Amino acid sequence: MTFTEMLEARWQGADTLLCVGLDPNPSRFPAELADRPDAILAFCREIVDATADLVCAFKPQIAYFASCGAEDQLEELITYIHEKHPEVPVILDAKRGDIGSTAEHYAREAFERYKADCVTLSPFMGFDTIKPYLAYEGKGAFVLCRTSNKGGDDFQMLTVDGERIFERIARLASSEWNLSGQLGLVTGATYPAEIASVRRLAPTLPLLVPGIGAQGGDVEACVKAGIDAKKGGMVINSGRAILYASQGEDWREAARAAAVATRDAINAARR
Ligand SMILES: O=C(O)c1cc(=O)[nH]c(=O)n1[C@@H]1O[C@H](COP(=O)(O)O)[C@@H](O)[C@H]1O
Repeated sequence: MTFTEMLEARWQGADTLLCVGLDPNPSRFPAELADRPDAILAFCREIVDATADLVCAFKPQIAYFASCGAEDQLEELITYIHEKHPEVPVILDAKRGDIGSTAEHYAREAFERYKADCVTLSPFMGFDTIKPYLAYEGKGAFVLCRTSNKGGDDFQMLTVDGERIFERIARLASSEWNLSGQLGLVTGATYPAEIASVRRLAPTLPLLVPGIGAQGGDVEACVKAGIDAKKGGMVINSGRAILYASQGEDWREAARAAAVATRDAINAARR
């Protein structure tokens, strides 16, 4: 199955648009994991098992692993997800962007080393930096469009030739850049009006929407703005609010309860 087909099956078959962001921060882990050399892998595996039936995707953020020298644990985690929960796609959040010859290696890293189903990319350097990822048939790529952070205003909201930069990105990603239907767009939950603009320009593209939970985005507003004609089309990410719902002995149950509540709030707005 392609990445897009996997998402479709989760949106409709499993009735969920929730993505759990795997951003493991050892300083926030429960005490029981403190002395384990494989704490990052152990923590993420437990979170994955506690939430897999509730999600349309998992999104590990590579920096949380690389900053601890734990790339091997990231590899093992993705292998584990594919083996234990093969129906749930993995989005490697790496936000890569570099000249084509280097991008070929980033693409190999994401799809061959880590075996991710999808990757996040920055479009700042232009289409020739996106193209190498499209050589991987069936894989997906989410292109940053209107990000959730305040500083996104610095460039993304500038008007050039009558349209804002994020609108240009949305238009290109849904037309001439989307050579084989592998692209999606990242639009932060903190800016629902811009999610609506992106949806108008890209009616059928999957949208990766981070910024609910810890960043305070409004679930109902972002779902209403971004839902597609089939009441799907969104991968709504929450990381910290689920991962660290409790640091006590009940951390697995608390993470699951937070994920259930988030999925249900999304579905209530989706109907
Ligand atoms: O590409 C992303 O995932 C991303 C884009 C964006 O605009 N804003 C954003 O927060 N993210 C990522 O989404 C996650 C948000 O995590 P929480 O704020 O803990 O839910 C982090 O891994 C960020 O790196």
